[in-house]
Amino acid sequence: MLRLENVTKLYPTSVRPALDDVSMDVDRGEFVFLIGPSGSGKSTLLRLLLREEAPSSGNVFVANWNVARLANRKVPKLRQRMGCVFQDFRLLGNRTVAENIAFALEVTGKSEHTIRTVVPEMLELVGLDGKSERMPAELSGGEAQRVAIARALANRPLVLLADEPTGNLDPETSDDIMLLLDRINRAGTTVVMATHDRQIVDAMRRRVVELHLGKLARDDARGVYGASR
Ligand SMILES: Nc1ncnc2c1ncn2[C@@H]1O[C@H](COP(=O)(O)OP(=O)(O)OP(=O)(O)O)[C@@H](O)[C@H]1O
Repeated sequence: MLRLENVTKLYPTSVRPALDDVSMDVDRGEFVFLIGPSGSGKSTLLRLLLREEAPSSGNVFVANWNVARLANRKVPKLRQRMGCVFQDFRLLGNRTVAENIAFALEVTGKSEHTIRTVVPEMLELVGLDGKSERMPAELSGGEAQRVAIARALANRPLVLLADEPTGNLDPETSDDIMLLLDRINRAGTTVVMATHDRQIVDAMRRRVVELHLGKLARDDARGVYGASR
């Protein structure tokens, strides 16, 4: 589903590569934690998958797309099939919860009928039915992240990329979000999640890919945050 082949990324302004000869595969349906110290290349890896950046060398594949070689006009199609959530939620502040989710469907050209059907389905999935008319400013952090997850899933993505999705949440709320991501994964969506949260990684016991100074330092099938024992 996702494949990096000997990927190196050197930003024009930096002296060492943000990613250095990284190869990895992610199968359909996997849940992968991407860990490593600040600056180790986690966000860069996610940005390469989205074609927000191009690798300096190596290949990036998402499903059947050769991402690095993809024509610019095809990039929106790729991104439509990738769901993204971030630490800071990135909701549209002047739209309601329902409108935030609907927006993701509008930009991919879905019909009014589909939007009317899918928005309530997504709200129910993330446990926010009843809050559809709230504005983002009226939501707790956990609720805002649920809306972001609902929006990310609305177009049935091939993979959900999550960059520190619990970074702004207290431990209890983080656990709730992880239960939700776990449920979404068990229902079939591939999840790749960059995180610094040791407790979460240790509790979930899923695949752990660790980066260090841009190099792949560890890839454990059912890993913990610290070095494997
Ligand atoms: N746009 C950019 N231009 C130049 N250098 C960059 C750029 N983005 C990231 N870098 C550098 O690339 C390296 C990897 O950064 P990246 O953001 O991928 O790390 P990260 O593991 O996601 O860190 P964090 O956990 O702090 O988010 C760092 O040395 C960073 O300074």
